[in-house]
Amino acid sequence: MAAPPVVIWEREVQQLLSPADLIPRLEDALGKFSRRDAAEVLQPVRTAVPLQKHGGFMGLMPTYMEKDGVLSTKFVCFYKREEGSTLPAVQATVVLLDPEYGNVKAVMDGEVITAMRTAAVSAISAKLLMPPQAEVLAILGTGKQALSHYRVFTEMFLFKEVRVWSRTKQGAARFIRSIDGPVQGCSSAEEAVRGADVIVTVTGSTQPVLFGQWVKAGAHVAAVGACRPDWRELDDVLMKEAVVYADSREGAMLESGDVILSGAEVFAELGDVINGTKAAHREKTTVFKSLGMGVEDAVSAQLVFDRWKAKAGKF
Ligand SMILES: NC(=O)C1=CN([C@@H]2O[C@H](COP(=O)(O)OP(=O)(O)OC[C@H]3O[C@@H](n4cnc5c(N)ncnc54)[C@H](O)[C@@H]3O)[C@@H](O)[C@H]2O)C=CC1
Ligand SMILES: O=C([O-])C1=[NH+]CCC1
Repeated sequence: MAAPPVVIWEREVQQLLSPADLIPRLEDALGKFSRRDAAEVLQPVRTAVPLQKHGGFMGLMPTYMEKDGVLSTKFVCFYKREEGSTLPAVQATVVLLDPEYGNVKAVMDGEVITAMRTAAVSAISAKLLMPPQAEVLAILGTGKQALSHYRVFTEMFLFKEVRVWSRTKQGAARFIRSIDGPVQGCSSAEEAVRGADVIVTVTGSTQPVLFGQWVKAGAHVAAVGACRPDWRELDDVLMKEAVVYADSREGAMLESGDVILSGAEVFAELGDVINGTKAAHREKTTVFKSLGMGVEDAVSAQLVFDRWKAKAGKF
């Protein structure tokens, strides 16, 4: 009989995971995913169960990496929250299983993993696609993902200026209080993004908050919110002018309102660029449409579990 699963919760996950260790593993995972070799990664598009009464969805994100011996699934509930709501927009749990026997090895908090792996994947997109000598970063939204993106982007790149915009003054003030480094609060999204080299959209909006006419030619946009087929963060002008990259082509065609409703073509997956099979068009305006993938959670959870075992002196 298998041992009962270990439970690794938020503070411990935070201590065991760092963007610097995660980024090479995520690059490797994105590359493997885009090779579509079933022995490397089996990852169906997320199943989203509507939670009609509560204005949300439960996403199920199973992944199997046969060669690496990693089997996991994330349960992520995400909601469209009204302004002023104090309830969390995203809650997640990752379950790690033994692929040979099917027993659960670990149950871990998925919020730190979701925040850190999403920001790390956006940073990988910026590393590959942002213009050379990028100086100005703009972040639209001031929630959990905005904080993790600020931390990872300022750790990984040297921007001369970081700007942030929130739809509420309180949101911007809270964000500025929560971070260590310099940031300039802006009173409109347009003010934040005009002239920016890199733009991160991390809002819960279902309507465009970023418009192509504001975006500098050659800028890179990491679009993280709007993960339902009828939700938008970017307008049609931007989607049609930019070269569009995604984490998963199938995911983008089924889940991204920005892709589906604009009719924009997905040029490549990030993994194709990592594998060298598709070009990184740094000289053009680029959009990375992030939806989040189970394989990102799988390698993050495996890293947490390996570190937890090493710390506990197990095996
Ligand atoms: N691509 C991915 O892998 C992931 C995407 N997400 C998505 O990222 C987005 C942000 O997530 P969190 O930071 O966890 O949420 P959060 O609730 O902590 O922050 C959301 C931010 O968006 C702002 N916002 C909400 N509605 C808005 C509107 N109509 N216009 C402008 N701003 C608005 C809020 O004021 C807040 O600053 C959500 O859409 C979430 O579903 C979350 C996790 C992973
Ligand atoms: O990948 C993920 O965890 C999510 N994507 C959109 C909401 C949560």
